[in-house]
Amino acid sequence: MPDPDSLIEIDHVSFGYDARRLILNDVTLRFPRGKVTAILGGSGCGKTTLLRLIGGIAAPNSGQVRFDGEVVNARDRAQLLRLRRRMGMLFQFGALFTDLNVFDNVAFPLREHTDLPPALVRDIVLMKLNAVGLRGAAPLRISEVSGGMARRIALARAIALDPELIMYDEPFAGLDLISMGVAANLIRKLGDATGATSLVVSHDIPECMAISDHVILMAAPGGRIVAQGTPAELMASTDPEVRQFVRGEPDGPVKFHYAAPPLAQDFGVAKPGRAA
Ligand SMILES: Nc1ncnc2c1ncn2[C@@H]1O[C@H](COP(=O)(O)OP(=O)(O)OP(=O)(O)O)[C@@H](O)[C@H]1O
Repeated sequence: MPDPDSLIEIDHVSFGYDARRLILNDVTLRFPRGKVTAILGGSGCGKTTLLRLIGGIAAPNSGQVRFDGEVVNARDRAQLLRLRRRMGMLFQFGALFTDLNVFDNVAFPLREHTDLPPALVRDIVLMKLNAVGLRGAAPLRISEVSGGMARRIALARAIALDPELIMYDEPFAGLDLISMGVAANLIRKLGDATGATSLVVSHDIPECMAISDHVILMAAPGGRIVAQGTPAELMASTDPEVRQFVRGEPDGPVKFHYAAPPLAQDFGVAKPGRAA
């Protein structure tokens, strides 16, 4: 049954890039409408994969991904085009077009997907650039902008068509502390101003805790949901796995080492008293 309070519903989704390993194993999640949800979890636990399934870039092996009650079908090109117009995706390496200036980068989706007259395109582009604080940068070439600015321009482009869902993959990666704070505030502000549902995949826990309404903590294998709740609930959790993660403690149930054969075996070191 579709849940009207959730824009995105993940229902018993299993997915693997190959048959040998499931990245997501029977994952069920809800992303509340109009809220900022942070998806946290160790490297490789399947956070980006989850965003790819929502965007229809990959299809689940089993289970359903629903967007506004509609099952996302990665094989239905027409549906994907229609649904993607309602989604803004800001992927980590979502490159800007370097042969276009800032203005034309933001105008690109409007020119591509709408028949709006040039004067209206201009107003929308300047409005979106204004929302990310870069209206004055409209005439600049992409080679003239900093990494943090490029990120904001990509965001202005992602929101050009007024998406109902904005997905951010690692929006703070590689930013200095000030740019990180600016980016975090921007995510919150845009969500509030547009009413869009925001999903943020990130390793930057303090930023996520500061701007999210809802936090989901995932872990490998299988994209297991360790915990979810408000930032305050997660911060107050007494579960050792949650505590280790949200406090960034080096020791705890989450192991530093990826599963490996014993050291002695890999380095050919014989135990005393045994033949090599
Ligand atoms: N295109 C791909 N083909 C094969 N395996 C992939 C592909 N993309 C990701 N994987 C594997 O799937 C697993 C989950 O990757 P994913 O990028 O979803 O994790 P993540 O939680 O976003 O990690 P990180 O925080 O490091 O970005 C990883 O083990 C990764 O190596």
